[in-house]
Amino acid sequence: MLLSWTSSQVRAAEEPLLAAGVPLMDRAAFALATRVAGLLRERRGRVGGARVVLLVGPGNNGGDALFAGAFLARRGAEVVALAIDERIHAGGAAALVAAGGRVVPAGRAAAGLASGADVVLDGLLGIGASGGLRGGAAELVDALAQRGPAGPLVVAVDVPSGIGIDDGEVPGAVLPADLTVTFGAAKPGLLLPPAARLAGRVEVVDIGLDLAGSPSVARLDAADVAELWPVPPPEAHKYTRGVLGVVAGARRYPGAAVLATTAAVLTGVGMVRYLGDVGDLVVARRPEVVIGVGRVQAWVFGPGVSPDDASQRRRIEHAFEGVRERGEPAVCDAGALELLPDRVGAHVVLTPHAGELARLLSDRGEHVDRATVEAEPLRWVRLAHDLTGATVLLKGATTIVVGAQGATYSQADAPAWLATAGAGDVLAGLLGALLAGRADDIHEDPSLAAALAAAAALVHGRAADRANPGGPVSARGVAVALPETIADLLAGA
Ligand SMILES: NC(=O)C1=CN([C@@H]2O[C@H](COP(=O)(O)OP(=O)(O)OC[C@H]3O[C@@H](n4cnc5c(N)ncnc54)[C@H](O)[C@@H]3O)[C@@H](O)[C@H]2O)[C@@H](O)CC1
Ligand SMILES: Nc1ncnc2c1ncn2[C@@H]1O[C@H](COP(=O)(O)OP(=O)(O)O)[C@@H](O)[C@H]1O
Ligand SMILES: [K+]
Repeated sequence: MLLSWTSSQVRAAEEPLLAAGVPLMDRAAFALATRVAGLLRERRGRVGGARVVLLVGPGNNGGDALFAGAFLARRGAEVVALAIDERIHAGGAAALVAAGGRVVPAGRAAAGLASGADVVLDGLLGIGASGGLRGGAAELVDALAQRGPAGPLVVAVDVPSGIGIDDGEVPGAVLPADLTVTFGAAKPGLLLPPAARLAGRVEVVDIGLDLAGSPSVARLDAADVAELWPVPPPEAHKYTRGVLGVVAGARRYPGAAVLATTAAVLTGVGMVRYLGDVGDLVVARRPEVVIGVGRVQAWVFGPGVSPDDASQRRRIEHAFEGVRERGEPAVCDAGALELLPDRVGAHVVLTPHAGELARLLSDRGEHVDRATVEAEPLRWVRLAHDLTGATVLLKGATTIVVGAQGATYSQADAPAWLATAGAGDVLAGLLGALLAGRADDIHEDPSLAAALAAAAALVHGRAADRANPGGPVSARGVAVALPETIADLLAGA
């Protein structure tokens, strides 16, 4: 699991170490220099003679870049520091000069100098940033961005300068990095869109911080998902494994019912019951599915259901009573989002895309549109959780989940090929099966619903990759790839 910590949490962890004289900056700069030297060797065989440009801001982030530059200069690199501000880290500047590097004010020629380098270290701003880059730093980054893609490698020092460290916002110009070397712990902005895509590969360097309190945003990996998975014990029978009720599809959108039930069956669940008007079609495609009402452990509501569909609407409203009275976990997707009661518990997982989340919030008096949600997704997902009480999973290139007790996840496991009609129906069925399999545990600890939602996003993305690595996928193809994807995860492959 990759955990991230806010800037104030990181600062609090640094404080006692700094007071005790622990050389945190030396550790950070040495690790940074080692990574950069590795990149230079990969790219050009050796460090000696490499042209390294440091973009140096006024704080300790610039200090890290300067000390790393000094290490590289001692290894024979030609290092130039472009100082954006009159204030720069004095010790770092002295170390660089003593190692044979140069410090120059970033003037008109700065962008040209930087774009001719083998590698640029972005040490303009770190966790001390307030708002986006301003003044000379913003102008330099803009000028560099205009020079096109075939430029130097960019390594961000701690974070790409100018991103929202704690919320992943991108308020202004940011130099996209190939690699971010981050110190002590990942920061939330490195995991959250829209900033996350500017960070490139993220490497966390251990500088000995002891982080307290809950992490801000987590990212599950395959081993975490394997641990969460409801693997049937030897004595299992279909009812102990969980029964999932699916209210999906309509004469107008029959495919959603087929996709959601198919995904649920292939994810592995004791039984799938289908409620709706296209049962014949569902059974023709998925003979395992049982038609009609009966006891269930969890629900999927909404794929392919339009809010004006009176019969499906009645079924969902009725099923929501069980969700309220008996605490059955539920996935509330697509058309069912408009039928959500005012307040529910975190055992209900909403799965909107950005447009649906904007509508859900607007219906509750927060007038936002899709673009606003996409610019600050964590903020709006948190608000939707606060307003409804539900666990909220926002679909997109990066999937964000917020649930009970502040549980927050960001998953980026899917190829863009997954952005195809019906993929959301597959996610709903997959997540429903997981909720059914762990319904009792969710009852005990509703924050588990958020972890399972994140796990579903990971499996969904991996199944898309497996369905056709590097190429287009259909939603049905993603569902069909689920059993082998899950088996591989459980085997630790
Ligand atoms: N405290 C330490 O000893 C350590 C700090 N580390 C590094 O230090 C960084 C944090 O250093 P600082 O706290 O000095 O903060 P920064 O280096 O992020 O810089 C903050 C300074 O930049 C200016 N500033 C803030 N927002 C600005 C904006 N939008 N545009 C232009 N200027 C702006 C302010 O004057 C502020 O003094 C970390 O990100 C990390 O790279 C690491 O070396 C680990 C140890
Ligand atoms: N650019 C992208 N990269 C990766 N996955 C994406 C991207 N865009 C969307 N997705 C995923 O594809 C799925 C699309 O779901 P959704 O929008 O509900 O489609 P539908 O309603 O047609 O089923 C979601 O799981 C979403 O996270
Ligand atoms: K930086």
